[in-house]
Amino acid sequence: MTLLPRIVRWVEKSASSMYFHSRCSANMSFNERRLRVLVDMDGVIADFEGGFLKKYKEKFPNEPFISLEDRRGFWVSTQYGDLRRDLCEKAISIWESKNFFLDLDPLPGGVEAVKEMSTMENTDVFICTSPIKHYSYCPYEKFAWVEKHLGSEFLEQIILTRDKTVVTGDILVDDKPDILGVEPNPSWEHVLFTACHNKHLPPNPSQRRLQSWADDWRGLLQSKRQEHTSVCV
Ligand SMILES: Cc1cn([C@H]2C[C@H](O)[C@@H](COP(=O)(O)O)O2)c(=O)[nH]c1=O
Ligand SMILES: [Mg+2]
Repeated sequence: MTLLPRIVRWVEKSASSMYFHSRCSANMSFNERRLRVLVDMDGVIADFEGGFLKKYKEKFPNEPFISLEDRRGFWVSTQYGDLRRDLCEKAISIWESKNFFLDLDPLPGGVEAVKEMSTMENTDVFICTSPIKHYSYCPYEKFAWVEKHLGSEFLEQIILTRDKTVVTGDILVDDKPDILGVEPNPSWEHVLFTACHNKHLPPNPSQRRLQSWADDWRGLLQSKRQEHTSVCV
């Protein structure tokens, strides 16, 4: 390497190191590290299960159904398929239909919580959601839902991904018990959001839960923030 690029790199490194130390020593609590919260959509802020059951009963009034009380396991399609083989396809036809995702009702307190956390100091909130592979309506409707319920400014905050493990964040609030993908060690802590399909799972001491948006989500964010703070004091 010639001398000039090496000097430039040295100056850049020194400058960023001085900036880091000045922030640290000027404010010993070092609360400036921003907290990045990823909030899932279906089953966390949008009522996928309720919306599914309503439309399924309307479309197939003479077929058996599974009440929300009896839901077990993340995949609706699997439980319907276990009930009777052809019901798997019938279930899938519901969320592949136009307006399914757009018509979902917000889950109680979810929209308010997301709006409030987005106003918190040093906090970035993203809606992190997986679209279905049948893409005719779902991706569009997820954006439209966010605009309708959270406002157009939240369109900047949407992450659509089939693999949440590659997304960087501090916390992921999600109702899916096992979130797997190509990254074996995701950066986020998965906080399990209680839903009809996961509430019967045995308590897992290594996984925190939010029972609902009436639960202490502010305390959860605060405890995560303190994990950061302790790194630099
Ligand atoms: C229950 C269930 C869901 N899906 C689809 C519907 C959504 O697009 C995703 C779940 O997204 P999230 O970001 O993890 O909330 O999965 C499905 O294809 N089959 C099902 O049974
Ligand atoms: Mg979900």
